[in-house]
Amino acid sequence: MRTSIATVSLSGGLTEKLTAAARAGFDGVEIFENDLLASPLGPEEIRARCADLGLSIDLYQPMRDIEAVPPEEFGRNLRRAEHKFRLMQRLGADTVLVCSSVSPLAVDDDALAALQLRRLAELADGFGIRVAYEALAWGRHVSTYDHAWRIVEAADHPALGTCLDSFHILARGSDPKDLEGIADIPGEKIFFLQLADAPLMAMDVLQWSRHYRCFPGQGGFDLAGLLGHVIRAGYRGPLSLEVFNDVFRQAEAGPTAVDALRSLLVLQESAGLTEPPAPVVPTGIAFAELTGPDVEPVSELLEALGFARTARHRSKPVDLWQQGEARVLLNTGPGARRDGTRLAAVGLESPDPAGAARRAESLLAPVLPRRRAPEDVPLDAVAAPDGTELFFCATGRPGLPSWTSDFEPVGHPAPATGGVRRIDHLALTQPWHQFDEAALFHRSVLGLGAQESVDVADPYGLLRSRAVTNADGSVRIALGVGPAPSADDGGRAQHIALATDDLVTAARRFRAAGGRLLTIPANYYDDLAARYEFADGELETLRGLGILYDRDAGGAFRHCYTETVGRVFFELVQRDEGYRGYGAGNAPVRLAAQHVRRPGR
Ligand SMILES: O=C(O)c1ccc(O)c(O)c1
Ligand SMILES: [Mg+2]
Repeated sequence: MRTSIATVSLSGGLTEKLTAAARAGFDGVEIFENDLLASPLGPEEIRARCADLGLSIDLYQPMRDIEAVPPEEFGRNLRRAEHKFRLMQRLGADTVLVCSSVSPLAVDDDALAALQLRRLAELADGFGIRVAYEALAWGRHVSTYDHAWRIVEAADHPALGTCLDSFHILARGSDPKDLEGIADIPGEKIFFLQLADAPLMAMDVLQWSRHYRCFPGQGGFDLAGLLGHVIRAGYRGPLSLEVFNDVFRQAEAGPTAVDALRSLLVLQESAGLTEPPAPVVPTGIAFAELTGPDVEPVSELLEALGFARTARHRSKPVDLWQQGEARVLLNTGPGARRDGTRLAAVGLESPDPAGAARRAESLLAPVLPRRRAPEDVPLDAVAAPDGTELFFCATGRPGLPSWTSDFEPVGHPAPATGGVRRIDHLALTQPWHQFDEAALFHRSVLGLGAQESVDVADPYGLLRSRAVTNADGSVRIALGVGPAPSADDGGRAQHIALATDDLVTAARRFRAAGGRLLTIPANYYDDLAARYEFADGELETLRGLGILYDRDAGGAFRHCYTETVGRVFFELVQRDEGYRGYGAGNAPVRLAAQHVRRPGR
């Protein structure tokens, strides 16, 4: 179906918004009146700009407080409308949105509302314009889609139809049965469909709508179900995003527009309207790649953790460090940025690397060159929204090129383990404005399942964290986002969590090898003693090593942290089979301890 986006959903001036929408690949836009009023471009210039960009102007909006008012007031409203219709003619827009009145002058009289909307439609018709009447969830007398439709039906004018807005419909929490009536509206009378999701929150609906709308798939509404009803009604107009969101208002318009279009592609797939290449769910983490100009401190850390440098890339300054199935690449090549060691790439073990890349490309993920150098094994790779490179790869599997073929052994065998077995999870800090986008990307592009988002208190702000995982937990990625950047943090750290079967032994070995574990305050252990019963001496052992402890219905979780080098640190974890979490309850203590380690805290 055609795709469209309201200019209010993107940051910047009108020109920037239009450019971003067109570049992302939208077919059209809804022009918000405020964006037009503030634009230095006249209506004809905006029209020409849209035409140049290949965008249709699908809707002009909003017109407010029109209907069910006393005659003198309605006379003034018609005069105002006529002005706007002339403007729309210059703009080349043929549909106007009228939202249900919130005016104290409006009366509860459907017959009057219908009569006045009919008069408005007659006037619009003379200009070749159609009027789409939308129920705002907080409308004074009309607040539901079916009420708005009854008035449109009663008004009975070909230039009057309804606009359905998923937010207003779903925010009222109505019984899914009530939505079935949508399919009974004649499709040609649904003039427009606006789509927005929102996180499920108990709050005033107007505030919720104006600040927290998000793109489909990023919130808690069943938009695929709603879209199904609208399609059954026979609607064939554009799918248009109308998202009022405090974060998107500030974020760069270009990436937001791509994120927005991806959400519509995923929605159409969920509603059974399209069949993009199926997701290829990764089956493990093949490697994590760290880059930095000086990887000496990380090398020391890895060595203390029991890793050995087993191989070196044939043509590039990249070392492979290994222990059990855990593999870490250290790259000092030209990609290394001066701001210190960071996690730049992740190798995802994929049953069908080429299929995974096709899926990613169909959902607008930037595809990276298959070979980084001519002599390299070809590898399918895409960039995640935060720029992390994701390699879809095979590790020594028959019939598929193995990324390990690019590496030559350096003579140190991988240690016979007893310590680290594999990578338990990766914690990837997202840019502050890309949290919802990142979750949708990892779910839709990689086919991972998203867990609930949790809030974690940091001494200097609140962090949100949301894990995406495959079914058996062999791929776990904790997506996190902190407060807006401040001068002191330079982007929060990312970390690699390493799974061990015996954390106490692993932690002791790390210390004996000269590694330093993060110090956890005594108060934490006093609290643990109050919350859980431990075997004799265990709590003292945890306290002595700085090991944190958590438990859920599935079992226990023990974990401890190394110091941070550059923007990266390691976590050692011992996870009972059934434990699903990441120790989020302990994160405030860990974050505070990490701040203490910085000078001056
Ligand atoms: O919040 C509003 O006022 C508003 C305006 C126009 C819309 O289409 C809408 O859904 C909400
Ligand atoms: Mg709307």
